[in-house]
Amino acid sequence: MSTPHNWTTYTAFLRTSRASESDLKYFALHPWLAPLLSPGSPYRSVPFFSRLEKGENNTLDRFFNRVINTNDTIPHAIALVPGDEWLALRRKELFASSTSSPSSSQQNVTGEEKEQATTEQETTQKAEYDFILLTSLAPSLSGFTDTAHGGLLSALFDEAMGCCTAAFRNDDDAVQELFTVNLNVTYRRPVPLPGVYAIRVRVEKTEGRKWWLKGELVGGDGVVRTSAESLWVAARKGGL
Ligand SMILES: CCCCCCCC/C=C\CCCCCCCC(=O)SCCNC(=O)CCNC(=O)[C@H](O)C(C)(C)COP(=O)(O)OP(=O)(O)OC[C@H]1O[C@@H](n2cnc3c(N)ncnc32)[C@H](O)[C@@H]1OP(=O)(O)O
Repeated sequence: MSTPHNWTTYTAFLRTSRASESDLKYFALHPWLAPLLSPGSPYRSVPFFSRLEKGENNTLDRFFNRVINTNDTIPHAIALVPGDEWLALRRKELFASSTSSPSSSQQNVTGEEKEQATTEQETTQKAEYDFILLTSLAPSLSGFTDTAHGGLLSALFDEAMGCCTAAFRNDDDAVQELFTVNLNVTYRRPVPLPGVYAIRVRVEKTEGRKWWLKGELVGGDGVVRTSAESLWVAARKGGL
């Protein structure tokens, strides 16, 4: 077991963490990732939270931080997240008409605020996705020969989408924890192993406690090999 990561909230973790040099070096070897990793990218590289060791007595994320955190399963994974300003704009878009707004100050965006947001948008780096997972997939993740197991791909979408929703929750817990209630995965093309892939996800809309997300998995050839749609529901206030 590696040393447990010292984190308080997910938002604070995103703000203060940086992906490891070895992971960054590894992904930088793949030229198709350069636009995402270069200094001009709208994304910051952070560790993939689910991979972090949470401690011997904390069973959060064991599947991701132990079982598939090995050289012959997932040797490298990092997350790319948009900057704080972009996330703030996305919050306004997503929660303007929703009762699930992360904070009361983000409800009922006025015309004036919308105008201001548009101006901000022009000066803020546009991020097409709310969360991107870069991952290497090694040979022991196979179902069919040299091909990623479909269940593993579902798990990757689920986890990436979970991290994506977590970034929109505020530290004050105004939105309760979110759970996947439906995940619909479309396997369009095989995903060859070993390989390096990007899983890019986005919140499409929210309505009350319900959040809809979409995602795609692509490799260096840009072909969308797998896509997914999901519905997440925030726990009722006061717990499940
Ligand atoms: C210690 C600190 C930790 C901090 C962590 C920091 C950050 C972490 C960052 C990153 C990690 C995240 C990574 C996680 C990734 C993994 C996620 C998973 O795999 S989750 C496991 C699988 N999912 C479950 O086990 C849910 C099981 N389901 C439930 O427990 C319940 O369904 C629950 C609590 C989610 C909702 O139950 P209700 O009773 O509160 O709500 P109702 O009334 O049933 O539904 C609410 C609305 O949703 C619709 N709905 C519910 N299920 C639906 C479905 N399947 N299809 C369509 N609509 C559905 C309903 O029709 C209703 O809609 P109407 O309000 O009437 O409009």
